[in-house]
Amino acid sequence: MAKVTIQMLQSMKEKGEKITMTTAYDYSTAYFVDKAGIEVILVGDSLAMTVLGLDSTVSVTMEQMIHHIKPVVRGAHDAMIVGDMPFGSYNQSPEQAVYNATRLMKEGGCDVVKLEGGKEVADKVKAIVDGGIPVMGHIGLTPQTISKLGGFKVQGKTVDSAKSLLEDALVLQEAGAFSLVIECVPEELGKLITEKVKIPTIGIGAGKYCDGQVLVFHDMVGLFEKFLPKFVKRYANLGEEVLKALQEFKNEVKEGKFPSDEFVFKGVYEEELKRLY
Ligand SMILES: Nc1nc(=O)c2c([nH]1)NC[C@@H]1CN(c3ccc(C(=O)N[C@@H](CCC(=O)O)C(=O)O)cc3)CN21
Ligand SMILES: CC(C)C(=O)C(=O)O
Ligand SMILES: [Mg+2]
Repeated sequence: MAKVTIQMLQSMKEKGEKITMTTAYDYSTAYFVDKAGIEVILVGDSLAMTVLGLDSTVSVTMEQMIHHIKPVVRGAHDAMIVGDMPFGSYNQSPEQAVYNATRLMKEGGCDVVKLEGGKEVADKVKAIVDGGIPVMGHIGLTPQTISKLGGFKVQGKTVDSAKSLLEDALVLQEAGAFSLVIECVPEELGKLITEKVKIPTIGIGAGKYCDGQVLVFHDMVGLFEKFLPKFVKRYANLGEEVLKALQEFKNEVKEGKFPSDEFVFKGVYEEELKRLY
């Protein structure tokens, strides 16, 4: 695979080839996600939950995002790297949005940025794109505004809210977004938005008709147990595997089985050493 570009993702939509994206927050995870041929890696602000143990993404800072984007860039060869803009880094003004998107790209090294919201962020999206940085939109359940939404709930369940989300998608496309994440909406709405916009949609809990799918790495491999959204499929149970390995290590050390001979360096001077006692 060659380096994934926004043009490649656009042509995948046009050909009906599905796009895949997962999160990664460190070098070794990015290495494996890239090796698997996943096209897009999101350094998500979900690192609040998966890496930092917080209950929401709201307090994540620019410094924390840059800190995690850097090793992901080192671990990935071909995948497109998306830097998630943290809450408060783009809401104030188009100038603030351009400033912080530029920091994620220059200091972190990501290829593109993502930010949450619809019509209310269109001016920020346009400013960042005009500044030379591609933007992925993110609509539906927008975890950074959880206080307004009243919880991690499915969005667009009424006709009015569905209509408003479709308008958001069209406005973001018009503002220059190259792709859209659609989170936690009924499948029919994921389908409608995907058909109405020309840019690729990447769904999480938005059904099978989106142009691509994204999952949080820790969720899909079973390394996160605090909550399990309905849309998460566990493709591995690494949590169980890791727990087994740790318990075995502990037991073997306690029983004196580890380290056995094969894991030990032996000197040739045993007899001489004995004389030192
Ligand atoms: N580990 C992890 N996975 C994620 O998918 C994720 C994060 N963290 N952090 C940021 C946001 C928060 N997300 C969430 C969190 C919980 C639900 C959830 O439990 N939703 C209910 C919907 C209830 C309803 O409205 O019917 C569910 O049952 O799926 C959804 C998305 C998605 N993002
Ligand atoms: C859930 C995805 C889309 C995200 O924004 C994140 O992981 O931060
Ligand atoms: Mg996010």
